[in-house]
Amino acid sequence: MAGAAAAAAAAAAVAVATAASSTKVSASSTPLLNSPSTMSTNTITPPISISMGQLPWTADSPMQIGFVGAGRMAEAIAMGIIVSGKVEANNVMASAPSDKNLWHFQNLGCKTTHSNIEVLQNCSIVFFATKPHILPMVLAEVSPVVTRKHVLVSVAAGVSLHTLEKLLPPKSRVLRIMPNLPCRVQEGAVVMARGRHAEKCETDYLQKLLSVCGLCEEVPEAYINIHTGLSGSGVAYVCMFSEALAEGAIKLGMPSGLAHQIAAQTLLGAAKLLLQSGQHPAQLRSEVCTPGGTTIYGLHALEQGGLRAAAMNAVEAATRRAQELNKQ
Ligand SMILES: NC(=O)C1=CN([C@@H]2O[C@H](COP(=O)(O)OP(=O)(O)OC[C@H]3O[C@@H](n4cnc5c(N)ncnc54)[C@H](O)[C@@H]3O)[C@@H](O)[C@H]2O)C=CC1
Ligand SMILES: O=C(O)[C@@H]1CCC=N1
Repeated sequence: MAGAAAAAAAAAAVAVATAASSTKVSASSTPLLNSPSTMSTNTITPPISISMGQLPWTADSPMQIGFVGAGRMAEAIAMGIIVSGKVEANNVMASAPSDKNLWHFQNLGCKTTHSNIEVLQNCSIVFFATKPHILPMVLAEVSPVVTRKHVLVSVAAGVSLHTLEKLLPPKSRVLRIMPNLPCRVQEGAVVMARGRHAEKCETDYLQKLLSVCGLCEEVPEAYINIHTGLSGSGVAYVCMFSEALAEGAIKLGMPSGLAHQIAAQTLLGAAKLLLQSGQHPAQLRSEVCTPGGTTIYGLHALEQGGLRAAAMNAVEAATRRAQELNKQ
């Protein structure tokens, strides 16, 4: 409901701002398509140092990274760390019950298996990336082979550190992260919190590893569900907004491919401006807004459509849902 209102408001805003522009200036050509790519500027860096603190890895015996669950989020993290050059693909192993998802990992050059136990037996750091409701079953299955050498990282929405620790052997080293799908292109936003038996060197290591996937911060656990509502799920809200912007333009006659490309580039450009300038969004917004010009007409349409309340409600609803998932 909230998303639909926001989408309708976005489409309406394009139509209104376009109508305003057509009364003031003639339509321009499409220079955006010729602008240089503004995709990730991350550069390839040397393989990650693995001789940290008390972690049991040495330069001679590279750390093996495992994924239990080989779906979209696991693949996104694996892509992020492998494509960055930080981790070699043959040091990564993924498991899933069927071949359906494993071919993504095989294409990356990773080892794959149908056995979750085999991942634990071969890897020191293991990401658990199954759906939350499957996780208790998976943790019960692997618990007999979990040792103190393992660093166990849950990606599951909602599942608290307390729950994870209850489901694993005593004193297991557990961390909880919430990533988002843009980790796949090294523009993710990841937060992490550590359990009672994980130490600072483990969060430092994980932060170093995952920072190639984008922003990566250690936070109090209470922020993890909020981050889920804001960013884990937020990627979908932004896609809906992008779709709605494009549909506003399509309604007015722009070809679909061009409209979607421009809408996505507009989001990317605005995000980059926000991050690089450090300005408050309201400040940047006001720089776009000419008095009596097009933008204020579009913004008025968005306000009438309840975009701001819809977006706030979306973050809150998804956060509450993450909280509920822990109780199921
Ligand atoms: N998709 C997203 O954007 C995000 C997802 N997450 C979290 O990541 C986790 C995975 O989500 P997705 O990748 O979207 O799901 P998905 O459905 O794409 O992947 C789940 C994977 O788990 C595997 N699986 C199922 N049963 C299993 C078992 N018994 N043992 C081992 N693997 C098993 C499936 O075969 C599949 O490969 C979820 O807990 C979700 O909350 C977190 C942030 C963002
Ligand atoms: O929708 C979900 O439950 C997962 C968690 C955040 C993004 N996708």
